[in-house]
Amino acid sequence: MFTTVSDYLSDLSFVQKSVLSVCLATIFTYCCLFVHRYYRIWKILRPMPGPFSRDLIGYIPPAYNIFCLVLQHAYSEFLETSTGIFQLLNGLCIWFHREKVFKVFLGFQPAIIVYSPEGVEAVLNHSTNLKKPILYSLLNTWLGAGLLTSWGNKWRSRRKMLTPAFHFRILEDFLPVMNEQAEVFVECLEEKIGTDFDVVPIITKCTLDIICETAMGVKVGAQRGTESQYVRDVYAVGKFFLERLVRPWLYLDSLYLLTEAGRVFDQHVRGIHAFTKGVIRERKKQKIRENTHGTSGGKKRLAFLDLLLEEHFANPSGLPEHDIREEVDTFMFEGHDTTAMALSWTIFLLGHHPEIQRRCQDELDQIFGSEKRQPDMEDLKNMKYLECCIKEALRLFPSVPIVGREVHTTFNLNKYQVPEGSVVLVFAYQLHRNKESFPKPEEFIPDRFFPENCNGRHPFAYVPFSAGPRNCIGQRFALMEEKVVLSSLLRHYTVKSLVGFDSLELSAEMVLRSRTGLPVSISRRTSRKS
Ligand code: HEM
Repeated sequence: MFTTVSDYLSDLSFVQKSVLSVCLATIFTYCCLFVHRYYRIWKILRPMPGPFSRDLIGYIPPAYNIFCLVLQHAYSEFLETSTGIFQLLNGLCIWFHREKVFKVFLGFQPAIIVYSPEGVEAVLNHSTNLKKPILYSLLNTWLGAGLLTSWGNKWRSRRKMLTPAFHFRILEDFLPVMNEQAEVFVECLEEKIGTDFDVVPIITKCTLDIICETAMGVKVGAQRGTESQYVRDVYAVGKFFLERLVRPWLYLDSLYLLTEAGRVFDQHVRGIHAFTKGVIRERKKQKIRENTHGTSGGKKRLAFLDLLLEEHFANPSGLPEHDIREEVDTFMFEGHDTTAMALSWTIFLLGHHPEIQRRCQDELDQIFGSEKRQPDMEDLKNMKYLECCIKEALRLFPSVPIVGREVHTTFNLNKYQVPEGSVVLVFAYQLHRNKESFPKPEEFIPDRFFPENCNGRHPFAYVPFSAGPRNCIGQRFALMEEKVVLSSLLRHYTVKSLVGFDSLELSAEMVLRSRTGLPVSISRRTSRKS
């Protein structure tokens, strides 16, 4: 072999040899830099606890854990569901519960898991470590660089521009859409009386109808079963995203798009983009017509898109059409699955606690009596106990259980240094189960969210919407939507959950789900106070 290589080299011209030397030198330099960087990070992180950071004995518990998990779930199932990964993460959290911070190495990527209020504050309140980890780039094909995935100056200016769109007065304009869709939801449930059904897909259609109409001003009829190709594309893209999430070898876009799955995914993304672009163009034309003729043709329902178009007219290069699409797609993505799971978990928990559900219904009876009217903003404000139930459900089952940040500036976390180049993951699911912040953490106790019972709680002990500069811009919208849908449901029906906590198989996908769904049954409410 050596003769062949040396023969080959001696056949090369001087230029070819020079090019080859430069290439090899570059690869070697990159390898040295990589090893040096990795060693530097590893050295800084050495004092931090972690499963593989001790002497040989320290390897035994995690190795045993992984061995058991692999035995429990066949590898393909393990990948399919990500339930195993979630279990493993929770197991590690219990192991390191004293410090509530530990490191793991995901391949060559050091990741630090944090779940103490002080640690979470240091991460989420950081003013420069605001970039999302590489995993979010899997969404780039669909969302581009919208508010969720962008960073730096683009994110800063976009966040400033979009914040007024979630102002209380603007949200009020979305109430009729939410009320109308909540009514459709209640009507659709009529045929479910006397049956056992999974509440998640039904709720998801409801939140999809709401977000499509509030974000783009378009009715897609997901609940009525007349769903458009757009809705089918959104579902498909979500499914493909999940499959890819647990297959790191498909993370590179250029590779993924070469696979059969990647090509189908791409077709669906194109379908979504074509639809969103079409809606934007149509709405833009309509607005230009209205502005030219000075008429709005009667009061039209407002959509986020209208607010973005106003900004586009005022400053076309600051917010071009392409960027409007990114933001509309981002709202569609962030605004339906998260709220659907938050609603589903609240229903599941109420269905397990008849006395708490009864208290919510009493509160609603006090607000509405026997009137059939839809809730207004004042009514929503008065649903104080229901709000506590929603918050408590988000504590136990946060729709987004993990929030990540890429570290660009080395910073201190408790007594440890977190080096530039690592990734920090805030694990809200375990943070919310901290005994000091929430006594009897596994129990559903909505009263703990009455303002007088929150006094003295660490401000970062509860972060279902994240916190700090990159918190959820849509949280008020989400809370309002949850109150509208849940109050409609509880005014008409009583819910019973059909699976126990012990049989839940949680999986942290894009949102926190139960692998086997959340089966419930409903009965019509008969007596209401007047
Ligand atoms: C219960 C429902 C919701 C929950 C639990 C939730 C939770 C979150 C969380 C934890 C983040 C931070 C993500 C991260 O840093 O990786 C986030 C960001 C975001 N959310 Fe929500 N969300 C909800 C509903 C909504 C709705 C309804 C909308 C829009 C209509 C929305 C729009 C956004 C956007 C645009 C971001 C990115 C903000 C930024 O990076 O500046 N969310 N959400």
